Amino acid sequence: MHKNTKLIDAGRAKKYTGYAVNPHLVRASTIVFDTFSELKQATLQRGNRVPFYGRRGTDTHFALQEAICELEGGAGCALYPCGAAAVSGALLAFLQSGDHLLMVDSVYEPTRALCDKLLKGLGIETTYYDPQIGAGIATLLRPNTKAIFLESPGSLSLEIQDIPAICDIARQYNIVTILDNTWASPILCQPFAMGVDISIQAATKYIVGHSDVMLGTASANEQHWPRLREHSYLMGYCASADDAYTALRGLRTLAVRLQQHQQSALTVANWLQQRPEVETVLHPALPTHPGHAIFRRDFSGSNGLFSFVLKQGSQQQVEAFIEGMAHFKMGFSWGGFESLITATMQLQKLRTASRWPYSGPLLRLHIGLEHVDDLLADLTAAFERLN
Ligand SMILES: Cc1ncc(COP(=O)(O)O)c(CNNC(=O)CNC(=O)c2ccccc2[N+](=O)[O-])c1O
Repeated sequence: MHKNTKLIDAGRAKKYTGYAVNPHLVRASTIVFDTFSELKQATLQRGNRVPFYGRRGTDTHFALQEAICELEGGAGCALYPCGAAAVSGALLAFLQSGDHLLMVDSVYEPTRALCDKLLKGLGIETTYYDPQIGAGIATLLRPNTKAIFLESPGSLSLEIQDIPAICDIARQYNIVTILDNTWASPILCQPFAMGVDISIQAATKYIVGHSDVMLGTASANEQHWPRLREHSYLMGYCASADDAYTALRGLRTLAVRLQQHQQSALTVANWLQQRPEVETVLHPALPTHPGHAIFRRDFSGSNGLFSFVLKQGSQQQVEAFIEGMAHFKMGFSWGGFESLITATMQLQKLRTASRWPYSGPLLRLHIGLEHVDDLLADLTAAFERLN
């Protein structure tokens, strides 16, 4: 079945929809039972998407969990209140005091802060690694290395990692691989087919697709699902039925939204490459991207998120570039229908294990569903403000 059809069918088993098209919206804390036999059966099956107590989920949550598993290829999916909680939940499920974590240097900044502040305080040591390291990660392994975290492409600098190469090394040493797969959404790559053990989605982004829900998912393969499920339950992680329902709704249009995001983003990326003010455009679907060959091997498409680097620009010039925008608004997220822009003046300061080769300001764009001509006109006027 084509992935676009899977997006329409996933999570819509009749047990969840009844006579309706969409899964029921079941809000519940207490689940009630008529007989001890029912109570016993639900207790035995409470971790297997059988209604038992609100914290374990209702049919609405189960429908979303089944859908994410079907789309990414996981054996089980846990829900979290946001993507950052899915990241912390997945890491803490597989790490304990005295363990060593390998973390990609291009990781989403709050994940870096989690490692440097919270995990460090728990006695978990983090070593950051170059996103381009590939199989060379073997040189960084220690006897107490228990997890390797990947984020590909990096959500700010867009480096592509050789996920299969790193997973092959990890498997030889029984090290858990955890991929923040938010950029790809559940359909632009197959994390478990590439050898990943845990796949994370900030559903806040493209899955929901309308910038109005905070939600995270972490999915695991058969081997690691029992531990992830147990940890997320013991930590009390859960999400609202309303947010699960909204994420299910988002899945139905994900493919057509991504198609439009991709098309407009490539138009803008190619246009930016012609601008004399631009040093480089960081979009993995461009042949000039250093990770383009791996991108073509591992991904089936791209989305609206990419960055570009200016040859030069002061803080004041960058502020003038951005503040006059009609459509690109500053906002700390992406994956919705709207266009966004963020600026990072010195990316090198966010890196500790790899040299960032550019000195100019990095501007990250999320290309929304506005007509691309209006977005190009917005950017044209912005470059005029820059000069
Ligand atoms: C890959 C990835 N993984 C997890 C999360 C967290 O999801 P949540 O927002 O649902 O908790 C996110 C959330 N993303 N949010 C952003 O990218 C917002 N942008 C920034 O934080 C930002 C903006 C400008 C400069 C630097 C950064 N930065 O990411 O460090 C993510 O991108």
